[in-house]
Amino acid sequence: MLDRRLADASPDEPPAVGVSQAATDRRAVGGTTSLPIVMTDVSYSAGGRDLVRIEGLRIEAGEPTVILGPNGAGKSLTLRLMHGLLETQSGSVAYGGEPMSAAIRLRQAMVFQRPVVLRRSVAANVDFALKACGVGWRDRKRRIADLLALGDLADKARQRARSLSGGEQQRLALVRAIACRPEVLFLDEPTSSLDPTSTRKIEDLIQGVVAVGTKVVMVTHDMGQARRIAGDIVFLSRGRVAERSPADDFFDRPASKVAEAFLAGELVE
Ligand SMILES: Nc1ncnc2c1ncn2[C@@H]1O[C@H](COP(=O)(O)OP(=O)(O)OP(=O)(O)O)[C@@H](O)[C@H]1O
Repeated sequence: MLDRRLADASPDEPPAVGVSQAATDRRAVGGTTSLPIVMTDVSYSAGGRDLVRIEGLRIEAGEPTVILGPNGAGKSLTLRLMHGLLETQSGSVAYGGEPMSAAIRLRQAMVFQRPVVLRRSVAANVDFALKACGVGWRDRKRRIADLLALGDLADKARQRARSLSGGEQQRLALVRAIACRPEVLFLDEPTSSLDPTSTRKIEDLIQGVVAVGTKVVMVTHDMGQARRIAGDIVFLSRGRVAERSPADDFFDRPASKVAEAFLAGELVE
């Protein structure tokens, strides 16, 4: 049911806007694709510190990629570099073999740890996204209803978005981000401050997005969540990729000492 509603709610016709104002319009961008995303010799430093240094990292279509690692390992920076929110200081990020462009940007969306909602009603938040991506007024009403139902927010359509609970705001941010089915959805700790029930609702939404073919790249500290969602794991330590493995391998027999220690609950950097 969720899959069908997602497919209905994420048309292949007009475009959408995500929380980062990224949008998707499959017609407008023609054959352009965001995938694979390939980071080559990417580095980022600030305050005289070398924060991220990624020699090579390839993100393919398919099951979600989850980025794990201790606090300060560079997970959020890496996600932002991958999404093009941060410019690399050296090296390159390619999307389907091409550099970042307006067309590529239209195919990606991102949801942040702290939900970003506009100072207007819940329905108007979704409407804003749909309008910005060119959905005609005839379709918007139906699409808003579909998306709010997906986010379990149908009864809150007229409520001010900023009066929603944290979990509800995050669901609103997520349905807005997927309004027009981005090819790639970046999620930066989307459930970090949510209780198990809200976390479950967000995970159901994520699974629905995955089921309709969106590539999810997610940062989380929740190991249970990583096990439930990940197809593969990128484990970062001190701004470097310490390990890249299928999720089952990573959790059952991590290849690196640092990941093994991390999974054992030891303090690692
Ligand atoms: N603009 C900046 N200037 C200086 N240092 C920065 C800047 N942005 C990030 N950092 C530092 O870079 C490191 C990596 O930050 P990042 O947010 O990517 O870590 P993270 O792995 O996501 O951590 P956490 O799990 O705690 O969220 C941290 O030590 C952080 O303080």
